[in-house]
Amino acid sequence: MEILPANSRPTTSRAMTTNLVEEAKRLAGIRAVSEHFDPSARYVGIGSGTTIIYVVEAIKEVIKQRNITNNIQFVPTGYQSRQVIVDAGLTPIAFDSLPDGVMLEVAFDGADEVDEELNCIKGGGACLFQEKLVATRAKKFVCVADYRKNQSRLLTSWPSVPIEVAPMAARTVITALRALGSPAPKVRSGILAKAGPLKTDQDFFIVDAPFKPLLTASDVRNGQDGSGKDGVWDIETLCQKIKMISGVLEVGLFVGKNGYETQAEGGQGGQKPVAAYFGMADGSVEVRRARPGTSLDIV
Ligand SMILES: O=C[C@H](O)[C@H](O)[C@H](O)COP(=O)(O)O
Repeated sequence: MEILPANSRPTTSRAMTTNLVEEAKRLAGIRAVSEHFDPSARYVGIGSGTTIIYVVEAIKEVIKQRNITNNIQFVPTGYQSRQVIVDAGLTPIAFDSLPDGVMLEVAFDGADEVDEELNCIKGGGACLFQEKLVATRAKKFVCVADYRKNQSRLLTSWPSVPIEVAPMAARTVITALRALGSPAPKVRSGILAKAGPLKTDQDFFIVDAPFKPLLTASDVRNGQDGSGKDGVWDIETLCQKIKMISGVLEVGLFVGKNGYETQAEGGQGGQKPVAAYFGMADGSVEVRRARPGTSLDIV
């Protein structure tokens, strides 16, 4: 009789969950690309993380199938993102090499959590500063994720807000975050804790700051208090407060307006996606879209 190791069952079910999640990401990537990638685009933004790999695969497939002469330049959001672009045989261009005034046609990126108003938490993989630069330089930011990221409020399942900080300011930033009600903000360590804190593409640290689940704009309109009383914040207020702390480079909350809204007002890109594609465990893809030109309506 074969004797299975004590951990064989959890390992098997863990492997099955991993497959489900990977397949969910892949299907979401294909759908997002089919609806938002225009092969005649000049510049396209590519985010960071594991999901974006499927997006780039899908882009590559579209280019191959339509036999298109590929003149597109892809703007990465960090080292890993650039490698994904290069490995796919696509052409990267640095963000600061973009001609002045030029907007990206679209920026695709993942997220750690997305709420029902399309606010996002990003930075779980330590990339958020360049991601925000690229998202706000795009006519539209399109988010691609799996079903675990789809929540009605941020900080429901994802535990903390990633914040990129100057190393020498980390301790004072942590003190300021505690004063905002974060119970245990921490500098994120690298894989080998003894090697010290993880470093971002900017050579900065990430501080992960837990807070209570964040109120949306509609919660505030409906009378809920997001001013930080009893540690309850609404997303925009918390994001502004954290951004004002000296030593903070950027906050992993993508809030405010999306590209449709900013352009309707004569501006450029926005932090929020115009749509989020969630690959579901049953193989379907759920899409949450902002209606072009409107502010908070989600279709
Ligand atoms: O820091 C990393 C980025 O914000 C990622 O886009 C985010 O963490 C989602 O990554 P993944 O696609 O691996 O879930």
